[in-house]
Amino acid sequence: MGYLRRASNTLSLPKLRSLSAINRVNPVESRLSWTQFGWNHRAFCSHSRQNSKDNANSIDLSQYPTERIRNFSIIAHVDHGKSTLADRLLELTGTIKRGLGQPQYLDKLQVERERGITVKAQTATMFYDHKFQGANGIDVQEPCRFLLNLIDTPGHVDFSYEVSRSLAACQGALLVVDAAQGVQAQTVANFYLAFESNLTIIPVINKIDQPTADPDRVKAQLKSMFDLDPNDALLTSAKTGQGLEHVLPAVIERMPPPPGNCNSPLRMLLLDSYYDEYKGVICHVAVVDGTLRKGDKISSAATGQSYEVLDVGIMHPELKPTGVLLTGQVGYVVSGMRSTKEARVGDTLHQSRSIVEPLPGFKPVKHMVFSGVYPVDGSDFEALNHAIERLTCNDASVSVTKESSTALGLGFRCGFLGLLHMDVFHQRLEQEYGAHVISTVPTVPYIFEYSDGSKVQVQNPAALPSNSKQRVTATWEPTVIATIIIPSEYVGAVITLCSERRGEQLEYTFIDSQRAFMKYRLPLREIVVDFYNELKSITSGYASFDYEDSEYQASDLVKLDLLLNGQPIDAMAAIVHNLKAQRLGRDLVEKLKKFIDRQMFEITIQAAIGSKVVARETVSAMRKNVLAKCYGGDVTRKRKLLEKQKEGKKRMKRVGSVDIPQEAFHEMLKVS
Ligand SMILES: Nc1nc2c(ncn2[C@@H]2O[C@H](COP(=O)(O)OP(=O)(O)OP(=O)(O)O)[C@@H](O)[C@H]2O)c(=O)[nH]1
Repeated sequence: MGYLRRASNTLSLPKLRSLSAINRVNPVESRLSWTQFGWNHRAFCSHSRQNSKDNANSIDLSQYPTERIRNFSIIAHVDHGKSTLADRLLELTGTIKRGLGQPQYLDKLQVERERGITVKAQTATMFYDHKFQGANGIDVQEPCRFLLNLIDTPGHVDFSYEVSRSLAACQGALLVVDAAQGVQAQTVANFYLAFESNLTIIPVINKIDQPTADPDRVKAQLKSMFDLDPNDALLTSAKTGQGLEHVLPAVIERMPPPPGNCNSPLRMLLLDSYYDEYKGVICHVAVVDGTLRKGDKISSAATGQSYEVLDVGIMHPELKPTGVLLTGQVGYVVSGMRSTKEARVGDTLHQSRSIVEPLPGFKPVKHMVFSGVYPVDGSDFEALNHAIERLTCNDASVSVTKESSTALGLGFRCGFLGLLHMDVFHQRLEQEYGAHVISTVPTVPYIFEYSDGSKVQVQNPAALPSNSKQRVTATWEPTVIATIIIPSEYVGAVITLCSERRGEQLEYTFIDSQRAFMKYRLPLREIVVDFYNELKSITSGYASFDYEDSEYQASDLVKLDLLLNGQPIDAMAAIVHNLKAQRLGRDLVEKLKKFIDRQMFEITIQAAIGSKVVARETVSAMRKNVLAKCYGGDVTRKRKLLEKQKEGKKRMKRVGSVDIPQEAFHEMLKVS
């Protein structure tokens, strides 16, 4: 791609100096020096001078021992400017060549660009010539070229699993905070993810160009909430470029190089994988110990399977073969893996002939939301199967099992990390694979205990027998710990919302004179549908919200069925709290009525808990004959109308003798 520039095109030093002349280097940056990293800079720099010219076609990674590598992530609340900052750093180092106003380079997916969010973490390798400075601001040595691996991460709560995976490959993180909005809920969540991973955290107060920017207030928040030294904060505008010249020097001087032993046998952590039409499975890896070379035989610690390394290189930012990856480096590997199922994220890859201690890996993915995914047209099942297989190759965090429904035919039950993740998955199925799907009401994984002492996790309400209430002895539902940050004037409204949603307040403090910080335990089900939208609307858009999963709590749950002329619509069944069942039943029945066309016979729509009907509506009968509209016996017109009617019918789903339009399934998702 045109963005790709050679490694030698790093920003020239004169330009860097002139930038820093405009905005003098932050004094804290020079406080830490290279000596803290304990490496022999003189020997290292003469080595660097000899070899520092990466020629146009190949990059010699042997010039970058761990001391000259920094692996860092950019973490932040949604929209605080991570991707914009990442792009500016890529431009600053000559890794990409682009003007302002273009789509973000690292947000590559169509869904990311349309929604303006990052859903997939992206890694890019940059090269940067750095001059260490003495306390008086004078350069103390020749520039040294560093290899920097930058990982841009998603901000939305649903993708925090991506963030925690990315952090495993890093030693430091830039914690970006919007200078006007200050610390928000995901700033808190991401800070703790980085803190618990023992990363060096550099606060970056971004968007200082905004008229409402108040960096001093943000500094005070960083101090009071995270005990971060206000003097350590960098002030930037990723939009105008102001302050950006301080970012990479701070990364190099304050963050430690990757640990690891280049003389130990190879161990690398599998960070991510995706499927490429031409190359097959491409794995992103971080080499923790040893060296990986093209032609090596490697094995997976998880499966024991062996592969030959066909290609190896770095993301610069496109794939750039280097033939080798050394200790501390992050890059890609193409081996003979046929499916991404073989590439288990968190797995340790090692030389086939050596025995190594596997790396800790990652926590298993926890699916928060489940929903059925069915083809709009039943005959497209195989095509949908293929599309889902392909997409899950690039998004291994979705779980998929086959299921069938009387209303919708053959389909899949998919587990997602959250509602946005589910939405993004559907959008990608449609955009990238042309699949048209109907999804069923999202549900969370409940636990039901039966009188014989057996416990089952219920991911599909339809799978629960309707008359099972007698046999159920106890039920549990998953909960989350939610963090909410709001301007103080909205505290009352938020407390009301959370108690309506069966929340229990755990913490209520103030970040500063204007902002309140609240923690609630909430049933996961209560936040799955529409909680965030409602929270935004009662706080005029000012609330920020994040959650982490917590334990199960005992609950009084029942299965709510929707019936058409006495026949249950399995795809619309829901598990709900007993106290809310009646109201929800009424809402669902009213909503469904709007979608059912009057037919030649009367249709009853009911909501029922077991055999007890809790809501009922009727669609009265009418005579409808499409052909009656045709006068004059025009045969072609008649035929055309019949064809049109047949096409329409194909898209309807039949329960008993009643047709339900597919939009009904979509719309029912919006009722909580
Ligand atoms: N005024 C101003 N706007 C900025 C600055 N940096 C980013 N933006 C804008 O803020 C919006 C969000 O920026 P992104 O870089 O997409 O934010 P993000 O944190 O990557 O967002 P997610 O990936 O969704 O978490 C975009 O419209 C940017 O143009 C800045 O320094 N100043």
